[in-house]
Amino acid sequence: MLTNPSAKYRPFPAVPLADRQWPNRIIDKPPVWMSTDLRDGNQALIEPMSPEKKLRFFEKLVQIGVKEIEVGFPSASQTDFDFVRMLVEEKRIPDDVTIIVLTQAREELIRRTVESCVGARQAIVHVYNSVAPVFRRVVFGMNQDEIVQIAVNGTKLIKELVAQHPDTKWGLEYSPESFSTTELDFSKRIVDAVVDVWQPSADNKVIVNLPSTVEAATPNVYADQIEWMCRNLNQRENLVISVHPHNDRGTAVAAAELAVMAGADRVEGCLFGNGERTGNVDLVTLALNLYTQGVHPGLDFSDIDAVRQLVEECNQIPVHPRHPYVGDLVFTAFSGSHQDAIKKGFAKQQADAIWEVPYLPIDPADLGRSYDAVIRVNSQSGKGGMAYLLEQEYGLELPRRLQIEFSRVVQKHADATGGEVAAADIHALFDREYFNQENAAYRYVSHRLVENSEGEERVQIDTTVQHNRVTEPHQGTGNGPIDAFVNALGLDIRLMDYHEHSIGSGADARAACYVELRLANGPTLFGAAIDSNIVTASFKAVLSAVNRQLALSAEQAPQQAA
Ligand SMILES: CC(=O)SCCNC(=O)CCNC(=O)[C@H](O)C(C)(C)COP(=O)(O)OP(=O)(O)OC[C@H]1O[C@@H](n2cnc3c(N)ncnc32)[C@H](O)[C@@H]1OP(=O)(O)O
Ligand SMILES: CC(C)C(=O)C(=O)O
Repeated sequence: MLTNPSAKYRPFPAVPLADRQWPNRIIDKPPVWMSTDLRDGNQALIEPMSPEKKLRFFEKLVQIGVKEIEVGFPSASQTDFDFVRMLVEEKRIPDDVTIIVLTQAREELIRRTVESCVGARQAIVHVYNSVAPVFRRVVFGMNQDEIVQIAVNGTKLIKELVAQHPDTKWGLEYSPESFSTTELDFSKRIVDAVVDVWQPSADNKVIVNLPSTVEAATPNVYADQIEWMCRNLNQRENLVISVHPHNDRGTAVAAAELAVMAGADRVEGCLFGNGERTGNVDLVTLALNLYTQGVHPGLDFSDIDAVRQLVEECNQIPVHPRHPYVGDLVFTAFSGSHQDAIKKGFAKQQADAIWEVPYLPIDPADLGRSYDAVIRVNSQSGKGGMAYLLEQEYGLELPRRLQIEFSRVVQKHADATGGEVAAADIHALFDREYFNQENAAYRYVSHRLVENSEGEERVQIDTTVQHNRVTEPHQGTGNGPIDAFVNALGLDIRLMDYHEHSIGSGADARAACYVELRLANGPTLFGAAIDSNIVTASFKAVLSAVNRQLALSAEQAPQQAA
């Protein structure tokens, strides 16, 4: 019998907060960032990090500018304990960085946790217990009062133990684990009880971390929950409200952003979203989202590829090619209209102006990424993409109608090969089609412009060309060198358009010429050539176009005969 699996689940109730304020707010400053890569991230790895990897990760976090780093769960293993001791004893923690250590609210674990930090300049003991109904019922078998007692007793013990080590500036972080699936009034009750024990002040605030341990609702619900807590908790002025979103529904970034709008001061997460199950919220995406709103996140991702490389090595999990801001393909456009818009955007973008390149939410250069991969060509691409690559890589600025003409050549090749067409392939196609034509009927050999007699307006030319491998001298006159050359050839040529530009500068500069012409009753076609002499380049371009016309007629002749 068919059953309906969705009947196993129930809808998440809305939060009764009719006058919610967060939807009208914008984020105009970054939250405090807390990296839990070395704890929540590490505990979710198939193979937890070695101390050496943990240290490299820690140093990278410091370099990025993260000031609060959760370095482990010291009571869980000797490795974690030793790692914290190493950081402390080898004085590897910069003065402006605070380490955080996580513990369950259990006496032995708390003792060991505090012990791990002794001697640190500053440290935050992060204690948690799960508070949601299913945990109370299934995991702990306790009622609300007993659950509150676990948190209160744990906090009392931490307070007592840290008092024995006054050389360290101690802080407390309390997490009612599974907060987002807990009744709000019970979360308030347990947090108030912990805060009451700790007795924070404006100078020594308690961090109240409100996790969505398992993301279970839409991000607006989480924002409502955070706003509700911010409004209802006692001593709000002495609390740092922190959020710790997981990504089970794929909306952790949105949840964190809305939570900050709702009043959260601090966000815990991992680089590129590592962490339990679908991961913790991705701190990189959050930070760079801020960047794109004109708010500096206070973190340095100016060499994002180096950060990714380190994270991939330490986590042994690859970052997805479509991962926001960092994935291999996220600044790449294959499709024609995107390429066209990006190319136009780059051309208009001024160095210091507001970033307005279509389809690129951020300047890849700000992340240390090059523009090389922005445009890549395959069968989905149009003229803009291949024109961009020819310009960027080879300095060729094709006129618009030539772009259209040549894109058919590229398209044919892309359809035939089915894969990507690299810039070098495009250039090879262009070279074969326009510059070094196989079996060309005409080839330029030389020319001499005859000195004008004074007052004479027409130009005279003596030129030599090869026609079907036979060297032929020609003479002609015209109202300019190209006209004279065309007349000298004695062919029925009508010049339609002409473009030129230089490639490079100084002694190495060369001229690129593009000529559009019609031969007899044929279609208008382009020719192109490059030469160190601009006049020579233009003559070669004329012959390039003529050769293409002749090749086309030869190709069409048998078809017409048939
Ligand atoms: C949402 C999070 O990510 S929280 C962090 C999770 N991280 C980890 O679990 C990794 C580190 N933890 C560990 O390595 C181990 O759990 C240890 C070493 C800390 C403890 O090991 P053990 O004592 O052998 O086992 P375990 O964690 O299963 O203990 C469960 C007991 O602790 C109790 N408990 C669980 N969490 C808490 C808590 N936060 N506070 C108080 N008691 C707790 C449980 O009710 C259970 O009690 P019971 O034995 O009376 O039924
Ligand atoms: C310990 C807490 C903050 C946690 O990791 C979670 O709830 O996911």
